[in-house]
Formats: sequence, C-alpha cells, structure tokens
Amino acid sequence: MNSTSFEPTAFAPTRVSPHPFATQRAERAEAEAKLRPPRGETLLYLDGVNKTFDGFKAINDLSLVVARGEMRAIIGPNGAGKTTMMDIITGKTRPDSGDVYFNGTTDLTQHDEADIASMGIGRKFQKPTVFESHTIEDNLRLAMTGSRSIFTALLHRKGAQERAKIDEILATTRLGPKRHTLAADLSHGQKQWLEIGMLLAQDPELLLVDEPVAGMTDAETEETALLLREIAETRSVVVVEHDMHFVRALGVKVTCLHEGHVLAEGPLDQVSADPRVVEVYLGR
Ligand SMILES: Nc1ncnc2c1ncn2[C@@H]1O[C@H](COP(=O)(O)OP(=O)(O)OP(=O)(O)O)[C@@H](O)[C@H]1O
Repeated sequence: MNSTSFEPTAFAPTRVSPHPFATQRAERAEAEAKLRPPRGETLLYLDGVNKTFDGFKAINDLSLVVARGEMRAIIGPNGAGKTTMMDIITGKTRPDSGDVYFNGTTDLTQHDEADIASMGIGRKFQKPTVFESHTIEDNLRLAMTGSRSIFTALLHRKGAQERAKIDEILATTRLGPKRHTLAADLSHGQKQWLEIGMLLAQDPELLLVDEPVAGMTDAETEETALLLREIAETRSVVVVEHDMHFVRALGVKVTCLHEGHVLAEGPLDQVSADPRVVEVYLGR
C-alpha cells in the first residue's frame, strides 16, 4: 500500500456545505428518505423531481408520497410549484429528472395526459368547466361516456348500472334535488361539486383537486370539506388549497411547498407552527 492511500474509516464522512442551512436541509432529506415507504406500497410516488422553465427552477428536488386511500392537502405560497407538480403528475408537463410513479410501478413520465387520465388519475382545475346548457344529470352522463364502451354488450345492465352510479354521485355531491336543473342555474359552489361529480363519473383512483373552495360561501366551503372526506373513504385525493379553515376541516396530513420543494409536512398544527412555514406563507 502506498503512503497516499486511506484506510476505510468507521466514521461518517464530514459534510461540507456552502451554508449551514444547506447542511440542515440535506440531513432532513436523508432522514425523510429513510421514513419514506417503499415505492411498491404507494399510490403516488415522486422522488427527486426537477423542472426548470427558462432557467428558473419551478420544481426543485421534490419528493412526495401519497398512500393508497389517503387524502393530502398541499399548501404553499404563490409560485411554490403546486400547479407545476399537478401538471407533472397528469402528464401535462414533463419533468427534467426524477421519479414519478403511480400505483408503485407505472412510470408516469413515460405517458401522456390522455393515458394518465385513463389510468385513473382525475384532475379538477380551479375554474369549473361544466356544460352549462345541460342538466346536472346529463353532465354526469356525458362525463361517463368514456367508460361506456366496456358495457356495450350489456345494454340493459349498463342502463341500471349507470343510473345507480348517477344516483350515488348525485348523493355524494349534494345535487340530488337538482338533477334536472341546468348547470347554468347552479351557484358557483354547486358547479364545483358538479365538476367533482363529473370526475367521480370516470371512477378515478386518485383525484387531484385544485383550489376547490375559491369563491365559495362559508357554508359551501364547509360542505365541500365534508364531501371530499366522504370521497376519500374510497379513493385517494390530493387537494391544493390556500383556505386554511378549509384545510383544517379536511383534517388530513398537510404538505407545504416552497420554491418547488417540500418545506414541511405533517399534521396541520405542526406544519402551521413551523417557523419556516410562518415566514414564507402563513405570516404574510
Ligand atoms: N410554463 C411555464 N413557463 C415559465 N414559468 C413557469 C411555467 N409554469 C410555471 N412557471 C413558473 O414556475 C413557478 C411555479 O409556478 P406554479 O404555478 O406551479 O406555482 P403555484 O404554487 O401553483 O402558484 P399559485 O398558488 O399562484 O397557483 C412560478 O414562478 C411560475 O411563474
């Protein structure tokens, strides 16, 4: 052995970071990675995801895991990367690097938007896009057309199944008494519920819901929290929302994004007491 070689050491290597915060962040990332469940056990698995737009890092080493049957709330300041994250999950935007898996084994970065929607990931954008000149029931029927061909050989059963499903969705979305009302005549909140119903009509395993309660009355906001909690009994849901009363009413684990990265994650009380979250988001 020559004099410049080193014996392996039992000691952990010293971390040299340009800034003390970088060391803390790296150590936290290591600790979080150890806690992360194996990919095969997850419904949605993002690890080390990056996306740069014109030199600006909108998503920066983002890792986030959603379990089967979990509802997760995503909060964070404007520009934190919440929409870009949703765009990456749904195939609208392709990440520069990183893992994005659905159901443990499906690499979402290899699929386009239409494929991903048909796999069972439904997305609701902030602005409702219902067919205003059709009734509530017809809106739901139209949303179901994608799955109709499966039942072409079972016409009668299809009719009964479809009716049962529509009744179930109408009950979930609190729109039963309005089934023959034109969508144009609904309140803003009811239109949001109808659109959630149209997502349910496609039987997604995972619902991504972007700012559902923006513009709703307090009563509608409260009802939306109940409605999503009911939906989350049988499906996974990721909700992006700024309204903290609503997030509290959801009663689920919260992830706060900042500069394209997870800043804090856990129960709302813990996340909202985190000084970093207060500084970049809640204190503003
Ligand atoms: N297509 C794009 N081209 C250039 N920059 C983009 C593009 N999409 C997003 N960005 C930038 O990436 C950053 C993250 O944006 P994003 O919309 O994901 O944030 P957000 O958390 O959803 O914000 P908000 O709460 O305001 O909706 C922003 O600075 C935004 O300007």
